[in-house]
Amino acid sequence: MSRSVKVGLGARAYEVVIGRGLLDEAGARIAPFVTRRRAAVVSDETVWRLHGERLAGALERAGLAALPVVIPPGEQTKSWAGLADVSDRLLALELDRGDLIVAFGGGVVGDLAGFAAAIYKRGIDFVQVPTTLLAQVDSSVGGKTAIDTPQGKNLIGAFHQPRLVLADLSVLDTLADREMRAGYAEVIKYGLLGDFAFFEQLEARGGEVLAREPEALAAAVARSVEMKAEIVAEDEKEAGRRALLNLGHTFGHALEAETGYGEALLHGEAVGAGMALAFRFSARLGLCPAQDAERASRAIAAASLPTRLSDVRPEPFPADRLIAHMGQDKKAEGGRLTFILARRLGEAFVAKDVDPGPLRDFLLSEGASP
Ligand SMILES: NC(=O)c1ccc[n+]([C@@H]2O[C@H](COP(=O)([O-])OP(=O)(O)OC[C@H]3O[C@@H](n4cnc5c(N)ncnc54)[C@H](O)[C@@H]3O)[C@@H](O)[C@H]2O)c1
Ligand SMILES: O=C(O)C(=O)C[C@@H](O)[C@H](O)[C@H](O)COP(=O)(O)O
Ligand SMILES: [Zn+2]
Repeated sequence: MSRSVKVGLGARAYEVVIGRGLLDEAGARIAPFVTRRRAAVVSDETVWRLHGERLAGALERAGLAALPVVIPPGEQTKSWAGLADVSDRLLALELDRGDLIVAFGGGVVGDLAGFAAAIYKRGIDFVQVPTTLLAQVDSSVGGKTAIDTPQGKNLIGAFHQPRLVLADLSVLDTLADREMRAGYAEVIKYGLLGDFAFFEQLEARGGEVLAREPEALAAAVARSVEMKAEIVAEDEKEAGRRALLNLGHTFGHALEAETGYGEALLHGEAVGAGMALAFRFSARLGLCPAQDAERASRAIAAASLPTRLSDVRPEPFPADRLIAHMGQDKKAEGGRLTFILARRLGEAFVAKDVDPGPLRDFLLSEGASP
């Protein structure tokens, strides 16, 4: 059984289909979006080795040629060099606007292939086939595509919506536990930012989601996608409410930049720590009850995600370096910092013009070095 969530964007609306076994139906589901019967499948080596045959077979059964563009796994490929490599290989395939790109992998592949699709011949259609929990609940939906640069995370990119998202829950069977936990951070995010009842369900049944119990997993993915679809449909280009999806990311992206975008700290782990910090910062500013901040932290820690700077690494992060990274955040305006802060569990809000003084004091109180 599959469920479908619509991202209501008028002429660019699309469905996110969630269910087990969708990979085997991918050809029939994707074919209506390809006029020239060719699909370039951008994937990473791990995903392609584990699941490539299944996807390619399904595409071929529907009469589509599957042209693999396989890249090394890991955040490092979401870079200028990675973008050049993928673009060159798409050009070598002589892909044209009647063809399609399929982003088959986690958020790294989705963001990179999606950005390549946005700029290749000034824009070509693409479909997301997300294979990590994080990609299924978050990155495959909403059209944010980007690469990282030495200056910061996702600083070069474009909004480019997919034509379809196929989230096959069965591919998560092969995902490492650490990657499940990282993806789960973005799941808790939805509860924390806007749905207290969902947060309470995750407190009670989060372990079942992490253990991939089919019903709990399907329900958590579906609720996450519903929330993201609703927010994106209202504010596609982050003029306002969409920024709530950035809860934990101003802190999190700074930690990712400081740790060098890699295995040391996965994006979802950074978001886990970032959300705990955002709640404690809100409490310190008197905006949110301290017990809500503690409860948010407990729920994040229950998934063995970091909630403190010292959980990320033992040596202190220099406060001023973290604040400098935050200045590169896309929500910052004219050097003034914007944060997503909390009023309570299930209610986040956009706080513009956050004073760096109290922020620095807060980071020092959290163990950052002067
Ligand atoms: N565009 C957005 O809205 C958005 C939202 C959230 C995160 N992101 C981005 O997503 C990226 C993180 O994505 P991610 O956490 O999916 O990481 P990822 O794409 O690096 O995948 C994690 C690891 O899991 C492996 N993998 C993927 N699917 C697998 C499977 N089914 N079985 C076994 N191994 C599998 C990959 O090879 C990789 O080693 C970050 O760059 C982040 O900035 C983007
Ligand atoms: O879709 C969004 O909007 C999000 O903010 C989702 C985030 O989880 C994601 O990590 C996103 O890439 C961060 O956005 P950015 O604009 O800060 O790069
Ligand atoms: Zn994120």
